[in-house]
Amino acid sequence: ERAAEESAGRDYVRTLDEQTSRLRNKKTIASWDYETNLTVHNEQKLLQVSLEVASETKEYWKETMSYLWHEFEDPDLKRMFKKYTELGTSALPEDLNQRLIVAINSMQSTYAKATICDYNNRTKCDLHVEPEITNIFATSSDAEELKYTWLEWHKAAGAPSKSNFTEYVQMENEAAKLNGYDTVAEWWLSEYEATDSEDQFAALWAQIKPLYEQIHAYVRGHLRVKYGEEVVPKKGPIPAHLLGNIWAQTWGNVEKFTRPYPDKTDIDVTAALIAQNYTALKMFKTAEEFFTSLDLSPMPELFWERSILEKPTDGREMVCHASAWDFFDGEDFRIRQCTTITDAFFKTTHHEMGHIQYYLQYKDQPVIYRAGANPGFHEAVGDVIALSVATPKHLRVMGLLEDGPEDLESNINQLYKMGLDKIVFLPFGYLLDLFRYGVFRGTTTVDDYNCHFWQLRESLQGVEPPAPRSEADFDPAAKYHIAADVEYMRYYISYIIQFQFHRSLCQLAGEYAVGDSSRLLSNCDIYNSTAAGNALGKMLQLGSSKPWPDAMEAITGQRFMDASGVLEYFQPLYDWLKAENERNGEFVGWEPSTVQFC
Ligand SMILES: C=C(C[SeH])C(=O)N1CCC[C@H]1C(=O)O
Ligand SMILES: [Zn+2]
Repeated sequence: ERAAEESAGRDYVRTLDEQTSRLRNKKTIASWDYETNLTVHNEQKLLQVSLEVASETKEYWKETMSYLWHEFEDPDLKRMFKKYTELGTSALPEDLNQRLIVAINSMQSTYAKATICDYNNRTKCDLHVEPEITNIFATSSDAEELKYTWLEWHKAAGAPSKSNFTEYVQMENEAAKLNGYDTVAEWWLSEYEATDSEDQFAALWAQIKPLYEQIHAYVRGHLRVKYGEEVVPKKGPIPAHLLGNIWAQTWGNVEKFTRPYPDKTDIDVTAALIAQNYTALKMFKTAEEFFTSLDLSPMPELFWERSILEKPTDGREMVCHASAWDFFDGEDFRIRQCTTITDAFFKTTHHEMGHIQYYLQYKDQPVIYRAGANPGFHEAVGDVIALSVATPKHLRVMGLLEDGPEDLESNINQLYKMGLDKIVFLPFGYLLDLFRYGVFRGTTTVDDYNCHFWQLRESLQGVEPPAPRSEADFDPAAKYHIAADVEYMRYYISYIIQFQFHRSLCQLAGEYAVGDSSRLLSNCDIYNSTAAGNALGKMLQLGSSKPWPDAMEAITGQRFMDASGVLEYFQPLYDWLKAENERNGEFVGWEPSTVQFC
């Protein structure tokens, strides 16, 4: 009897997989059409398709629930059934699901359409976050211009979404309960398939914090020199508008005036890309060639036909935030990116193509397994490749950097530049969902959203707002992922595990060996290593068919996430920063902010 039920279950799940592929494809097309052209028509179409797909999905779910899958012998069939019993937001009654979809679409639209007036020309009021505001934060050293731009963006993109965010929290929490979770926080954490994920995340931060405090102290010291003690106090948090990024999440744009050894060769990839007439297409083709050098898959023809690699100039409003899309039909994979020719976008191009590579590698898995081993894995793939691309050795191979010394000073400069991207990001990557966990769990109420957000920014990141904030502001929604309902802990995890992956792939490529100072982890380039590529490809092919420790073990031999990769990679920089901060008498850490935000 049980065997018969199990074989019936196997046949059923095959049919369910075909239906799920069809439904997800339909939904993804409607989402793509809306996000790449934010018209009322496309929004209504997305709402209609979303509700149709939700109701069909619920019908299948009822049938799925009728199977006694807990008794099945086949662990793989059980895993598929377990995933299929998670109905998601389709569990909501149609009217509540409609309210949820409308709230999210409204926040997305507010964010994408938000514009501000130019500081130097108040009649020019068509500045979006991409590319105009991003460029201002990359190039301006005018503290007043940066402060104005920061305040205007947060007013235009954040505050208007406060009520929609509250509606979203209520609806999403209702869906969580219907899926058997206390709140959305536990639902999001379930993606990491462990009973102690929050403790694991906290333990990783404890490992990283000393390294972060050193780079924070060093950067604050240099910003104090540049902007003066009044603007950048010796022991306080760093004002968020001076760090080269509208969210202060990475600080690469302050590298040029804070680097340890200013007279050393400048690794300014942006200038080289422009000088060599790189186009968006050429950046993507260059990234593709790295993947194929590893014996991984090229981009399909359809990818080049259907992707949007530059901001359209037909005046349409669209979501510019870079993203990679799986249309769940095994053929259609796209990137949407408003590329500009910068070092940052060269990295993002590899990041997005890493998602597509993952889609390609697991496209023959059942649809239910077409996901990352955990969300952090999906964000790490492209970044692992970019770690090799960013080495002076590889930049020289590409002709983007002229020859120069391989001495300690150059290595410290290179590690510092990478640290402003990777070390700096970690507290931000961690705190964004610490904030949202608090909101979903009700420990942060609608009356203290902004206060709690800035308390986390101050305590974890050592950053403060450029001016007083109140609950009339809603600064979290000025960040894309909050407005778009995209979980964020995935990036924090990615920025840690990508160094574990990098270390193992470098060993496979013969580019690194423990303790061999002639082959530093930070100088490893896995380019052309089919040994590394095959190991990576095998892990990617698993998708989410196995618990992530199995996927982690497939590459690293370890079954746990730890920051040892990050710490080993940046050890020389950590030693240098500690000595430098002591030499300069810099205060390490920060005292509470004197800016009013609660
Ligand atoms: C590039 C993407 C699309 Se998945 C992104 O959102 N990232 C990549 C780095 C962190 C995060 C961000 O921009 O906040
Ligand atoms: Zn990503």
